[in-house]
Amino acid sequence: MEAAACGPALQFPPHVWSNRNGGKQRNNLPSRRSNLRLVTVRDSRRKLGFLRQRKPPVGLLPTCECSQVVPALEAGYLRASSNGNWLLKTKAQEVSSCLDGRSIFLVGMMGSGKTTVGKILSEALGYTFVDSDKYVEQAIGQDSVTQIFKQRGECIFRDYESDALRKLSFMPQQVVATGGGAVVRPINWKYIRQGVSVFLNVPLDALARRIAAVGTDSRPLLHFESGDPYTQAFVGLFTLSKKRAESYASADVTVSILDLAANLGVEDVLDVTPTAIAIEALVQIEKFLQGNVSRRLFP
Ligand SMILES: Nc1ncnc2c1ncn2[C@@H]1O[C@H](COP(=O)(O)OP(=O)(O)OP(=O)(O)O)[C@@H](O)[C@H]1O
Ligand SMILES: O=C(O)C1=C[C@@H](O)[C@@H](O)[C@H](O)C1
Repeated sequence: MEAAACGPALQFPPHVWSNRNGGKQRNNLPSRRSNLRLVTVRDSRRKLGFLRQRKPPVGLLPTCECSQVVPALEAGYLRASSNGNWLLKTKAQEVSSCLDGRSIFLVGMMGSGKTTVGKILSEALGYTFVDSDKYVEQAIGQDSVTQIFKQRGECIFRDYESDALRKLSFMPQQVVATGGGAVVRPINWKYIRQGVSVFLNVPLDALARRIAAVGTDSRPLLHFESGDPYTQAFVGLFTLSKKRAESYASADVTVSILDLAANLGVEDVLDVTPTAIAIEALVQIEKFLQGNVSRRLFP
């Protein structure tokens, strides 16, 4: 059954999304043409359909109240709203009932924003935020992942990481930022699948730029002897992503920051704000859950 049929796409004002490009023109109400570019769900039905409330097919949504935002959308209220946090909170309230206590596991390459977006999501949902890297640091009793890699080796780190995910998988109402490489061990998916998994898909060039800006010292798998920080980061990320692409793609939900930027008319993907990404994640989680009501883990 198509989940998209039962929930509206949430529409956002441009200044909610953009870090740098939210200039004068974007702070006005968007033109009709630019409105269409802002829609977050990319399918052929989105053009005008998102403004209309659709009735869910009978039996598809026994528990979720997923259409409460629609009257506000129809009134044009959301388009005029300048408050990204308000949108986030509103969407989080809706998605809460669909989530029914299930945790969210964010997966993605290092630097993709799992921690940043995870904190925002957890606050909006009233969930606890857990950074799995920090969890491992505490479990091992060392200050940083870099130190653990140096002194104990990657294999020990991965063992602790699996143990962390196993323990976290028993706990409801958490947003977990997993380590970038957590997806590689199949056993970890058993744990991650106890909640809803969300892949933050950020283009490698953007990741490399972001990581190069702070240096690769804190990223043991990207720290090489030669090359400028951007090249080190890009080459390392490229190699890792080839091995991981398939695993990331098996997440329940993918948030493509490239698509999001394109839909919003934001030129540089790095200018899409964490709040915008969090809202988009909620929209996609809601769609996923609407199609998977039988997979309830916390009845
Ligand atoms: N949408 C965003 N806009 C601006 N800066 C961002 C955004 N997302 C992340 N950042 C910045 O990028 C850096 C990396 O982000 P973050 O730590 O959230 O990534 P991560 O996926 O948790 O990385 P890791 O797996 O290595 O822990 C941080 O400095 C953060 O402030
Ligand atoms: O992508 C990876 O393999 C890693 C990402 C970080 O979150 C840390 O878990 C560690 O640096 C390894």
